[in-house]
Amino acid sequence: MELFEQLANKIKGQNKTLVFPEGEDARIQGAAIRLAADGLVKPILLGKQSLIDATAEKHQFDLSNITVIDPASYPEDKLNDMIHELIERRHGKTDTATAKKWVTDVNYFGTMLVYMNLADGMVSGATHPTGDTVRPALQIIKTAPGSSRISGAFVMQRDDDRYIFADAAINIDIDAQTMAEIAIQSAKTAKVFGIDPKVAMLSFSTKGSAKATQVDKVSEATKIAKELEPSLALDGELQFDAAFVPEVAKSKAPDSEIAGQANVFIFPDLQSGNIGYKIAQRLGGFEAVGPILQGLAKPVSDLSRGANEEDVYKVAIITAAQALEN
Ligand SMILES: CC(C)(COP(=O)(O)OP(=O)(O)OC[C@H]1O[C@@H](n2cnc3c(N)ncnc32)[C@H](O)[C@@H]1OP(=O)(O)O)[C@@H](O)C(=O)NCCC(=O)NCCS
Ligand SMILES: CC(=O)OP(=O)(O)O
Repeated sequence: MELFEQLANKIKGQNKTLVFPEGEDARIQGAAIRLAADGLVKPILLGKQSLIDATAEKHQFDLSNITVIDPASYPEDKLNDMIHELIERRHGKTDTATAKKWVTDVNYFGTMLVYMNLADGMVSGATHPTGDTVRPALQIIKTAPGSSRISGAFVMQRDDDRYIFADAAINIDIDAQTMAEIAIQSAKTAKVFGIDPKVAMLSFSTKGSAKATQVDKVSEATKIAKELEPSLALDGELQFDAAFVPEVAKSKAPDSEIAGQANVFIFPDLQSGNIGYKIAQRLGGFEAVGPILQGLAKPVSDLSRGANEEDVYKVAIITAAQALEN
């Protein structure tokens, strides 16, 4: 059975509620209507009512079965509760004036609905850049027990090929400890998507072929990850060809357990991770699903602004499946 069919079967009828802060966008409305009609998710669209209506009219969408909340006309008592909860959660880091301003932003408003258990998850980022989409979740929802960092993975799919790329979305410059944690989080994500993880810690060097502090970081991250999770099939530092191509692996890393067969690729920084996934997507013809945020206490998903309606639909299915695990 196809991956998304499996996930869809899992969430069908579970009535997980997802909030979509970009409810004025046609891609979001189209996906929300399909998710509701397929019985997969109960969507909540946020936005200015008149703009939501204008989009629906233009695309002849019927939103009669979809909950719409215009934060500007949210009942005053509920808004005051939200502001109060937000200030409490921030433990002195956010004053009343800032909290009042934040809740006028759809991403903060949506994140608060999730934090207050009024929604099970959130999908945003079709029109907002990643920082604006995920910052409220980092500040309010925070990490799950056992995770010290949140990171972003992509499932890269083409025909029967399926790989995980991480971190391609969140942590700009990582140290060895963070890279090791991302590797372990990504191996868990791989299992959710039916991938038996073989993790490559990527570099421009294979097993000491180049000398540089950047290479030392990846080799140190490999050591830490092996100590943290000795049973995980993981190796580094490896160049992508050594990690992926069996013939190259034989000459560059003959003793490696995973070289030539890796399916989870951990990048040494966000420049390489984000560039790498977009090259595979745009030149290699892979479908890029994500970024899937790893390590958050409750599911919040970011979209690429290049996402289409189908991408929104699929990311929502993943988010609802994550909500089932909570
Ligand atoms: C994610 C990002 C926005 C966070 O940046 P920021 O808002 O400047 O982060 P700050 O350091 O001010 O931290 C804000 C809060 O988030 C938390 N935080 C930041 N990064 C975190 C992470 N990776 N994991 C967990 N918490 C994190 C901080 O601890 C802080 O919490 P606090 O306010 O309770 O103290 C930033 O790292 C970023 O822009 N990343 C790149 C995103 C991007 O453009 N990706 C490419 C397209 S997908
Ligand atoms: C994940 C990502 O790169 O997002 P965007 O294309 O919106 O910057």
